[in-house]
Amino acid sequence: MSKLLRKPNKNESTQGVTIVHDVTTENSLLKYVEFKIVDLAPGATYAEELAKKECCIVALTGKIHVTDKEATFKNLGTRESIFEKKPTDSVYVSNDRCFEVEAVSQARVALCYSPSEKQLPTKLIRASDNGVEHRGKYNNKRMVHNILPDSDPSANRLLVVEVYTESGNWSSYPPHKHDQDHLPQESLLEETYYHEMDPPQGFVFQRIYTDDRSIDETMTVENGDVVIVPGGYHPVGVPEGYTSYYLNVMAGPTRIWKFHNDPDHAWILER
Ligand SMILES: O=C[C@H](O)[C@@H](O)[C@H](O)CC(=O)O
Repeated sequence: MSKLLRKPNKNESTQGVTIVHDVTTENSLLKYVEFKIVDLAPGATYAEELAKKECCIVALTGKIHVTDKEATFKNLGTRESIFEKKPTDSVYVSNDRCFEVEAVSQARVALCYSPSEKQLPTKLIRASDNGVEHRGKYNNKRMVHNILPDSDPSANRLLVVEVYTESGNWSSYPPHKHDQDHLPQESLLEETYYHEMDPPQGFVFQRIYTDDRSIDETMTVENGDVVIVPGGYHPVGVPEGYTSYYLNVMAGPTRIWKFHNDPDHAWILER
């Protein structure tokens, strides 16, 4: 199996707290992005000290309380299923702070991390703060919820978006990459994808490839999988009948999303 594909690996760390994914700079090719998926039973709590990292806590499903021991945000989360297709609540917590998540109901939480040195204020990112974008046409249509876009100065390095791609459509397409620290032409952003499918037995194909094909992996990605994108183009194709969801975390030396389309396929945008 590709080193870029991670299947769910459930590990009950404490009573009612199950770590489903734990992508770190130690166990992956990434330097700027770390990522966790945590399932919490009602009443269970998950806490962390952040040191020199910032974290965006995304209430994927269920209701949670979040505190950084100074501010407390109660009853966050807007959906029981990701496929209700509405934005959700998130909280940004900066470096040298701690946080605690308490589940009000059964909850799944995404923890999105990147290195951070300059402490910024903790920020509640309400569902209503998410910019909603409808991108593309023909069979390249997708809906994007911008949770922490580069236009929002609340974070030092983190970029967080979630993307819905309907049956028979492609997203992260035409293929683009952001793996060169070469602004203004292109920014270097590592990326993770956390995928879900509706109905859940579905799959998508995701190809990760570079111009020189030193990386060229096409993966069958299933519900709950994580794909790691250290670099290269990263298109996603969704089979007929299924809806794809993915949560993207991006981070790199500069917090700008400046991508470069694969010239072989950029003509798609001219139709
Ligand atoms: O680089 C960003 C990721 O590939 C996705 O967020 C992608 O941009 C979503 C899309 O517009 O298809």
